[in-house]
Amino acid sequence: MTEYKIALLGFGGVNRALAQLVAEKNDVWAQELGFTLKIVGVSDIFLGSVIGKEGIDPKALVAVPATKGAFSSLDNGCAEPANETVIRFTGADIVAEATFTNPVDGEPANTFCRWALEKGVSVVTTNKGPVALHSAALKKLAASTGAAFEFEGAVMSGTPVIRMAQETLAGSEITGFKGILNGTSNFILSSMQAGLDFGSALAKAQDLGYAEADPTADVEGHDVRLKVVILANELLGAKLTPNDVCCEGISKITATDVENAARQDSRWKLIGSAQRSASGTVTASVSPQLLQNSDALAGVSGATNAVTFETNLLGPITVVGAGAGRIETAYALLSDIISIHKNKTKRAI
Ligand SMILES: NC(=O)c1ccc[n+]([C@@H]2O[C@H](COP(=O)([O-])OP(=O)(O)OC[C@H]3O[C@@H](n4cnc5c(N)ncnc54)[C@H](O)[C@@H]3O)[C@@H](O)[C@H]2O)c1
Ligand SMILES: N[C@@H](CCO)C(=O)O
Repeated sequence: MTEYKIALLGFGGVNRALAQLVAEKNDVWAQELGFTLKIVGVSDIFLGSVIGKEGIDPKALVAVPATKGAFSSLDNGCAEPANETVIRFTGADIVAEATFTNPVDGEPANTFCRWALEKGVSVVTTNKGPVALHSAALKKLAASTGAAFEFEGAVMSGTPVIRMAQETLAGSEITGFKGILNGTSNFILSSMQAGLDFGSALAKAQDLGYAEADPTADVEGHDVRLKVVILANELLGAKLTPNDVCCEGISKITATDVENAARQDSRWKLIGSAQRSASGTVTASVSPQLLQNSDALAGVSGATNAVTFETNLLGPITVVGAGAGRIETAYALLSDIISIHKNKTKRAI
């Protein structure tokens, strides 16, 4: 039985949910997936750090309160973060990076990924910063050390989008996409349709673990802009940066706008899209759009997201599923580890 030693960078909603899955599902994974996970280190700027090369009890981790320095209550725990030690010196095979998304330069998560990949330690991440801004360099580094760099959760949480398009739509030529790619803003718009005010809907989305640490990224469209860059670069062969994508969010949409839309049999949705022209140029944008209720994307509500890929051989292909959520995103990390395991098993044959 294969056992992967994993180190967790950041212990907020997503990595805490991954620890919960490890606590509950390791036995099932052993049978169904052919591997188990052992957590050997965790570091978080707020909670501190804990190292246990023989394995840290995931149930004890999940029970740690979200209070400053709380890891100091665990065996071998302390109130200070130890990011570099946890990444480089715990003997981890895989680092699960889930610290905050920095849309400007992707740091410090980009450095965390580099520390791991330089040592040949694979990285699975849900962090959009390093993927949108440094994916090419990180993939090159990973290839040079035989490590993997996987990031399914960067777009639509655990809903299979990136790998699905790369693997199962290979050869069908994707020429563009259009989608609802932010759980928080879609949750807010759906809640406003149901009569809730903007502020209360946002507070609820934060409570449910959908929103970014700074929710401005959700409501001003910056989060979708990163996702559009990721999808365009990964699937359309573009080399976009966030500055190439015009971006407007939902913060100016009022209750009156939502009511007026309903009277016109329509709904406001925050849409991210990109298109590759015949000459190969890729153009992309993020903006609120008024969709007729008959439009397939209009019916996608709450934190559910959807993306339609335009393909040459199959026409439009739409994927609908969770766009955010703690467990849903932790599943993305698991799906990345499954992919690493499958590739490793294939190489061994
Ligand atoms: N929650 C979701 O639905 C979701 C979905 C997809 C992607 N993501 C992305 O996954 C990542 C994690 O999301 P989350 O919901 O767990 O966020 P979170 O804010 O709950 O947790 C992030 C954790 O990282 C820690 N952290 C921040 N900076 C750090 C640093 N320099 N060193 C060590 N720890 C640091 C914070 O203390 C916090 O505990 C984010 O990048 C987010 O954009 C989240
Ligand atoms: N804050 C993001 C998390 C998923 O990337 C959202 O609401 O979609």
